[in-house]
This record gives sequence, C-alpha cells and structure tokens, in this order.
Amino acid sequence: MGPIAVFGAGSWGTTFAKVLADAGSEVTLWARRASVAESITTSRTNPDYLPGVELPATLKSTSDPRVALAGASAVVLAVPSQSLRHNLTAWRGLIDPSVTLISLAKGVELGTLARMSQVVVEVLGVPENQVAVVSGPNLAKEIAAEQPTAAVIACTDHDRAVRVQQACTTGYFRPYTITDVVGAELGGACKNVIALSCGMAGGLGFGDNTLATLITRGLAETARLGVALGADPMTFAGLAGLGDLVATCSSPLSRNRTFGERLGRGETVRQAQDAAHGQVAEGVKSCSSIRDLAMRHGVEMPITEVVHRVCHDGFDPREMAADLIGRKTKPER
Ligand SMILES: NC(=O)c1ccc[n+]([C@@H]2O[C@H](COP(=O)([O-])OP(=O)(O)OC[C@H]3O[C@@H](n4cnc5c(N)ncnc54)[C@H](O)[C@@H]3O)[C@@H](O)[C@H]2O)c1
Ligand SMILES: O=P(O)(O)OC[C@H](O)CO
Repeated sequence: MGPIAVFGAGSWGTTFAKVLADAGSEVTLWARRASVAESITTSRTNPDYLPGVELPATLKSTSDPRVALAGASAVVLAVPSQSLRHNLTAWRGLIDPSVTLISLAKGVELGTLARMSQVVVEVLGVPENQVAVVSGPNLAKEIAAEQPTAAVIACTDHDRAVRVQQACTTGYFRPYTITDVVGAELGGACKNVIALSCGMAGGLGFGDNTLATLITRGLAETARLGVALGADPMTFAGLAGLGDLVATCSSPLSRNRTFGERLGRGETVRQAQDAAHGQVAEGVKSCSSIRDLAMRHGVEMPITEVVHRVCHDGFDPREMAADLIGRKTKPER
C-alpha cells in the first residue's frame, strides 16, 4: 500500500497514524486545527489528545486536506460519526475515487440510521468493497503506549483487507481480517451504548455481577440486531464484538463508560458532556439511532432503550435496574 492520509487527529486518529507509521507506512495526519498539526510536526506530540506520547519521526502532519491527500492510496477516516458526512462532503472533490477508504468511527448516523461505511459509499459514490473498517478492543491510550492488542480489518474485498492488514501490523498491534463489515460496524457502535449502561451501574455502586450481566445481555441484543441486518453471528464472539465490548465496558479509559459513570453518580447529561472536554462519547448519540434501527427491524434492545431514555428523556438511572430486571421473564435465547 502506498502513502496513507489519516483524517482526524483526535485520540484514535493520532494513535492509528502512529501504528501505520510504526508499521513502515508513509503517513500524513490531517488535523482540523493548524496548531495541532504544527505541534505534531515540530515537537512530535499531540498534547491535547495524547499527552506524553512521542510520535514517530516519519509521521507528517498538516491542516490542509490537499497536502494530506497528495499521492495517497488510502484515506483513513477518524472523525466522530455524526460529523463524517459533513466532512466527507467537503473533501469529496479532493479524494481520488480509486483510493481505499478506511473507517475508524464507531457509530450509527442519526436520522439516516446509516453505518459509517454506508455513509462513505453514499457520499463518495465508491463501491462498498473499497471501504474497510477497523474495529476491536482498541483503547487509544493503551495502543499509543504500545501495549499489545489485536483488531479486525473488515472489508467485503478480502484482498483489500489483507493490504490494510499489512499496512498496520506492528510488534504491538495485530490485526486479523474478516469480510463481515455489517457485524464489525454494529459491534463497534453498540458496545458504546452498553458501556454507558455499565458506567451507570458502576456509578450507582453495583458490582461485577451487574457488569457481567449487562455485558452478556448487551452482547445478546447487539447480535440480535446484527443478525437482523445480515451480519455473521460469529463476528460478535470475536474482537469487534465481545473483545471491544469487554474492553470498553470495563476500562476507566473508555469515554463512554466514564460518561455513564457520571450519570450514575447523579450528574446531568450536560455536566457529563462538560467533563468530557470535547472528547467524543459516541454512544450518547448512537443510543438513539441504534434504538431507531432496532425498532425499524422489529428487534428488542432493552438496554439500548433504557440508555436512550436516560440520555434523552430525563429517565433517572436509579430506575434502570428495576426497569430491566422487572421485565417479563423469558428464555435466555
Ligand atoms: N479513542 C479511542 O480509543 C477509539 C478507539 C477506536 C475507535 N474510536 C472511534 O474513532 C472515532 C474518533 O474518535 P477519537 O477517539 O479520535 O475522538 P476524539 O474526540 O479524540 O477526536 C475527534 C477528532 O475529530 C475532530 N473533530 C471533532 N468534530 C469534528 C468535526 N465536526 N469535523 C472535523 N473534525 C472534527 C476533533 O478535532 C478531533 O481531532 C470515534 O468514532 C470513536 O468511537 C476511538
Ligand atoms: O473511549 P471509548 O468509549 O470511545 O472507547 C474507545 C474504543 O472504541 C475502544 O475500543
């Protein structure tokens, strides 16, 4: 794979750019703010998002999309889900129609209920086999510290997935390939919502049984939605399903879990948002689009429903347990 442009210099965009550069790829990282690009170029740091992490000397950075895209054979999209369409529309005329598009975002678009790869296909007019998705238990700060982890590269074109895999394999980052893009994207989007519920449970003082119950039943409702949308159920037992769910629901590094914890401790959505300092907790918006997607397909997602009500309808997290536990009893499957 030739030069790679990474769009979005937040926690994950910067970290994934480092992974690609460490794997030997030629990488240019586009930052929205010129000061961030300047800092990466001159001091090899991104103090706003990855304080204390030294970035590779080979990593270039710019705030000019044309410079980032010059000669690029692949474009990595690392902006928040709800702004992807807007950003892509602005960059559309600049992106070579033959490049590989690599989506890092974990969300479902509000209103259209589109997955991120569907937004890419729609806005850029490229075939779906040109879009790859990276997902898995990938907390940016741990990977930036070169702690070992695995991920999946999902693309309906297996050979393209292998090329992306080769471009990002390092001594600390081990990507596997799969062809189930639907499953990879839904696993990544839904686990943010389940992590909010786990955070709320933690904030309310509940322990590990509650955590494990939410993780397991969260996986069940995610898989139910996935199967309804054509995903391979086995994807949810893999890195983009269980792997990401466990990491996000358990880690204090997760923005979604932390956000939920604040709500569980009694903070308002506004207070939790202010405390996030502009860092995106995707589940706060995706809980609504995923709930709508589930309703459209007649799929029951009770945890997602409750998270939506807490985040958007003023429902008190203290009522969450009674609401979920008090539902009509039924078989596990
Ligand atoms: N941080 C992680 O550990 C991690 C891991 C895997 C996947 N992800 C996913 O990657 C995506 C990006 O997450 P992140 O952690 O880098 O987020 P972040 O909040 O750290 O950074 C977001 C980046 O996008 C930019 N941005 C924000 N709004 C924008 C807009 N309207 N237009 C253009 N740029 C905008 C910000 O300036 C910033 O550079 C999310 O979908 C997230 O779920 C994150
Ligand atoms: O910090 P979060 O909650 O956005 O989660 C980060 C990653 O998606 C974990 O894989």
